Amino acid sequence: MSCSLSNFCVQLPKVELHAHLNGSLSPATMRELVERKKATKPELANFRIPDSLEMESFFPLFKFIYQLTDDVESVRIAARNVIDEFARDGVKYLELRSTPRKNEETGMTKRTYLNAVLSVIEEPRQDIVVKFIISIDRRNTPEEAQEVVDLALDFQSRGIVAIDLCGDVHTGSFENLRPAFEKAQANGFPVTLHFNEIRENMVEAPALLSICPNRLGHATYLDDYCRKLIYKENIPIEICMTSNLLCKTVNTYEEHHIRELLNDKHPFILCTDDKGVFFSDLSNEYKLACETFKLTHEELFEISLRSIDAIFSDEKTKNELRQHWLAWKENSKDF
Ligand SMILES: CNc1ncnc2c1ncn2[C@@H]1O[C@H](COP(=O)(O)O)[C@@H](O)[C@H]1O
Ligand SMILES: [Zn+2]
Repeated sequence: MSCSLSNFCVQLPKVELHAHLNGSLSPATMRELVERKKATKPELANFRIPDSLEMESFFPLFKFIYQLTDDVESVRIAARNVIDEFARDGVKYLELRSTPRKNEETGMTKRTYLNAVLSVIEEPRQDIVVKFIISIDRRNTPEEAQEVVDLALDFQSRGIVAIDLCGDVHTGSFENLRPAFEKAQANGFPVTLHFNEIRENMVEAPALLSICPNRLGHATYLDDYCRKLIYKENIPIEICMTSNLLCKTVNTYEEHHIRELLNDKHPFILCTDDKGVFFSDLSNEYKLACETFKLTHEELFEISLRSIDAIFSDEKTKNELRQHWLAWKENSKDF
């Protein structure tokens, strides 16, 4: 049963809407990038992703990972491998997200970083449609956040579909970054926000909701106020079960807040967050949801099909994806 379920979850066409580029590097990609750096940074070869994480130990991991992607060619390799891996896992539409970063030693600028990722996204592919979400980090100053939005405007025609708020949940304040998000919205960009990933974030929830985000990441802790508003506005929630369990923001899969969303029929999208750091690809997230909540193949298909409603692309793209999904189901013997 479990083997055929794994296979079904890979074959099932899926959209991935919450994947951080640098958190998505597979062990093979990390090895490839370590190899490129071995002359200048041999110590990187000793780096391992730990089995056990906490929110406190999660964000510092990127100090190491960022040394692997500190030049534009490494960024290109990382992006290409991550896209290929999602495609092999049955992802047909991917919104990859990343925070533009500079490095003085290699001469990489935020602009050349972004250009590197977008140039890979633009490479022709038959099996997957790829778009890009540009991330503002909670640690950014208001000026840095504005710079991200200005970059988004400069590169808008090259597949940037939205702006994200991410980064260390214990730092920064949304109020500082609000003007940048408002400028992005004034220029037509939809917004997705990491939201109430830890309990301490709940104090700023009304501020985040006040800008009318188009999607929310995690939304782990919801008080009555938040739940009512999110349900009323029908804001889809990006759900990352493995990420939440490994970062210990939920205790068990059975207690995961997706249960309430399933009961209340509120739209959600199964996503990976950081498939490299958490060793879980999207088909595994579908398998986990299926096993935890005793879902049928039909229900898994419906979850995947309904996720298309939440993508940041036009109706034509949505309809093409829906046709593909329905044609796949017609030909599948697994229902
Ligand atoms: C586990 N939950 C999470 N919560 C908040 N932010 C997260 C995250 N997982 C990843 N990131 C954000 O994504 C960056 C890495 O990808 P990019 O360099 O942008 O491609 C991390 O540095 C962090 O800011
Ligand atoms: Zn995330």
